[in-house]
Amino acid sequence: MLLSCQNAALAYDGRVVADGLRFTVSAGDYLCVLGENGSGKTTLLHGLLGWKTPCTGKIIHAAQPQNLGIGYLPQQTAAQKDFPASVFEVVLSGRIGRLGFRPFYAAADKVAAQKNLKRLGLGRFGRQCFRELSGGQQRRALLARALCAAQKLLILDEPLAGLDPAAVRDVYALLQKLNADGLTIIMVSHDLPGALSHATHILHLQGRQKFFGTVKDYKAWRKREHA
Ligand SMILES: Nc1ncnc2c1ncn2[C@@H]1O[C@H](COP(=O)(O)OP(=O)(O)OP(=O)(O)O)[C@@H](O)[C@H]1O
Repeated sequence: MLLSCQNAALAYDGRVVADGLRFTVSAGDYLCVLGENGSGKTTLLHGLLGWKTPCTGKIIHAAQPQNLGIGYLPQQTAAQKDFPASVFEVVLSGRIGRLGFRPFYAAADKVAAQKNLKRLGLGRFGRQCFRELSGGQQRRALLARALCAAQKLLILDEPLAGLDPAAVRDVYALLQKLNADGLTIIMVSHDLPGALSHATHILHLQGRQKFFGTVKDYKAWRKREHA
């Protein structure tokens, strides 16, 4: 078990926005979180990252969240778009959590940043200023940054937003490979067909947990729901 929600609810100022959360994520899982706008997906991710404490129930982590080796790609915000640093520096900053008491990045950190830049098809953009990239290129650079941080768990909030179809295919292929190599993935997505063909588990939210289980069981549940 990497993390587990035990009848947890998350709220803002006493207003519950995600309720009845009961699910477990194990090492090697690929969980897609589905649900319409405002259904509590991003709030849940903040709970899983240990940034938001449940108002009832518990979210249990296998270790302190900061020691779990989590790479996180947030939903895009306007502030991220104007980051005044090179693409390489942005990606390299994903290694900050591994510096410990070291004051500088080591050669291994730089090699990892370059490798992840290449993985996302941005090998030749390293020296360019991050804010000069297109929206889709920025998204890929931030995914490369999250990969630099991810040792055990990758948490992605709508990683496909703003990507062209070829980039979407590439990201799915990359996630599939990383997952096959043992990385656990939790990903918020609005791409139902993509989730059904790539994930191992689905969590469906609608202000509360509507479904959690395997993709096969989710398909059967949807059939019943829409019958
Ligand atoms: N910081 C906040 N303070 C107060 N309410 C918030 C805050 N963040 C989100 N909410 C509210 O919580 C609810 C769930 O929001 P959340 O961002 O988790 O939804 P989501 O499923 O990720 O939506 P989307 O698909 O649009 O990104 C919404 O009603 C939203 O208005």
